[in-house]
Amino acid sequence: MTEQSYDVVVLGAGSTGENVADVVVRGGLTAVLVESELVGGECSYWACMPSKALLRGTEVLSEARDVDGARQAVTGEQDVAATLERRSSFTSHWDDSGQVEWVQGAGIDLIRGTGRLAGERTVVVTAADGTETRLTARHAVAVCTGSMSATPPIDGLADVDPWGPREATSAKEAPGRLLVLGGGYVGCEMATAWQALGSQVTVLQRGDRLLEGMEPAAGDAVARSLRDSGVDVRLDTDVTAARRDDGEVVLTTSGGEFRGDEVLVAVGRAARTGDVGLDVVGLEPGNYLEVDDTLRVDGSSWLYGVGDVNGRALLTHMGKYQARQAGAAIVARATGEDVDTSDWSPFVATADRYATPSVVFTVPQVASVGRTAKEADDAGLPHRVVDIPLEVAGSSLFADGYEGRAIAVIDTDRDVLLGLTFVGPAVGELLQAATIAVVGEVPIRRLWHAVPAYPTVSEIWLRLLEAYRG
Ligand SMILES: Cc1cc2nc3c(=O)[nH]c(=O)nc-3n(C[C@H](O)[C@H](O)[C@H](O)COP(=O)(O)OP(=O)(O)OC[C@H]3O[C@@H](n4cnc5c(N)ncnc54)[C@H](O)[C@@H]3O)c2cc1C
Ligand SMILES: NC(=O)c1ccc[n+]([C@@H]2O[C@H](COP(=O)([O-])OP(=O)(O)OC[C@H]3O[C@@H](n4cnc5c(N)ncnc54)[C@H](O)[C@@H]3O)[C@@H](O)[C@H]2O)c1
Repeated sequence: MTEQSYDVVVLGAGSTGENVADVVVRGGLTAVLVESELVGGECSYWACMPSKALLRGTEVLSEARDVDGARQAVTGEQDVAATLERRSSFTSHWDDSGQVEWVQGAGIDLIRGTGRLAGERTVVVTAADGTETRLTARHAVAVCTGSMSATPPIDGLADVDPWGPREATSAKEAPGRLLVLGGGYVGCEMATAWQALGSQVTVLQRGDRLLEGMEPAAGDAVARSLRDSGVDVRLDTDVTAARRDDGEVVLTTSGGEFRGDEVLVAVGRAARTGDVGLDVVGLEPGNYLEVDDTLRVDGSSWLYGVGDVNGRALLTHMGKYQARQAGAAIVARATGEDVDTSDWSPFVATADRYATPSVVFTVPQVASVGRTAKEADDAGLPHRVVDIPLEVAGSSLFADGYEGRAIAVIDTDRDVLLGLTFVGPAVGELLQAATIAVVGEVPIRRLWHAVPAYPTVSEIWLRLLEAYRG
């Protein structure tokens, strides 16, 4: 067995692992990335990039059709083959050589194979040909192995060869009828995309609304728009069994039987920690890693869990943020610097808890940051909710009959914004201003001086503040 040592060993070269390695190398340490599949991870090949490339054409067409004068120019249909080809180009045709080149250029070593913890600060990598390399970390091992699609315990589901998000984002053609199990981020985005690309989509959601966990207006608006586009949205539907019948997928549910050509399972994620040797260090395989705000595993001085693998915020930008914070903490600890662990210090991922931004790329989009009204209630925070239609001069110019909502949750004691949700066309671009207001805890009385330019959709900020003042 070959033996090598580095300051930092990073398990998993997804967007999170790449950033941990980059930050520690920039901080003067040596680092190796261990990757069993494609360098770049889910986001580049089977998640954010291909899904957003699939959705973008649909969004552009919808925006054009909503503007009289432009609408008349949209005389054809979306070109499915061109859309799929553009999607594939965004994944570099599932070829990671561009990212490998970046890793090398950044001064990071790369070992391909499956890495498993084999003791304190030790990882053994098994390559595809069975050869093994023992890696010793002088300072830290960062587990950045991500998450995988969760499988619900439904009779026969595994035997129908269901799609997961990987198949839904990399499919080479639209299935005739697509059943979608789960009405969360993946279910709503993929239902939007494949319905527009020619499938007849049915969404089967267990709960009473889509996008549960967000402000209720978000799921309601997305359900309305999916139905308008021809998607059959079934709420409160429990799937109890699955089978293939003459090639068709048949799902038995509390609301009757549903038939399709494929079924996409999108009911959430599970930690990808089943095969990384957690038992060797006294942790339970398969669980999300429990970490402190510096992303260090509770009770360990050298083991970190960064990105999806800790279950704190399953989003690419949050994994990369955690990577920057954890990387800084690893470098500081390696060089004997003090690590300030108070909220918002350079070494902690406080935003995970109070200010996670996300955009659901449906039509309309849902953009949110911070706490929902329910989360503020649950946390016992004194607050008021301002919930108004997104109707300003900017939005009426943006699209004829623009429909949207803005929901602000304001801390009435501290006079700051706790959270904000926008629902409407293109609202993703409004989100960073809200994130800055939440993270910066900008007092509402000062936000009053942040005057939105006329006529932009951002004028909604002024309407929200006016409604709050009463
Ligand atoms: C369909 C879909 C769409 C999404 N869209 C968005 C979006 O628009 N915006 C957004 O912010 N987020 C989105 N997400 C979430 C986003 O994809 C994840 O949050 C992000 O990819 C997590 O990055 P990560 O590096 O932590 O994990 P991953 O990207 O999963 O990387 C982990 C890496 O570790 C490797 N690995 C695992 N085990 C081992 C081992 N034992 N040895 C060596 N290597 C190993 C894996 O092969 C993988 O490359 C989406 C998710 C899905 C499913
Ligand atoms: N645009 C983005 O940023 C984006 C896009 C896709 C995914 N993601 C990330 O990936 C994560 C995973 O997405 P997801 O959609 O798989 O999970 P999710 O948690 O967003 O939604 C899963 C949904 O499935 C439902 N469900 C659970 N079990 C079910 C069952 N047996 N039958 C029917 N419905 C069931 C749940 O009620 C929930 O509404 C998201 O939480 C998000 O962090 C982000």
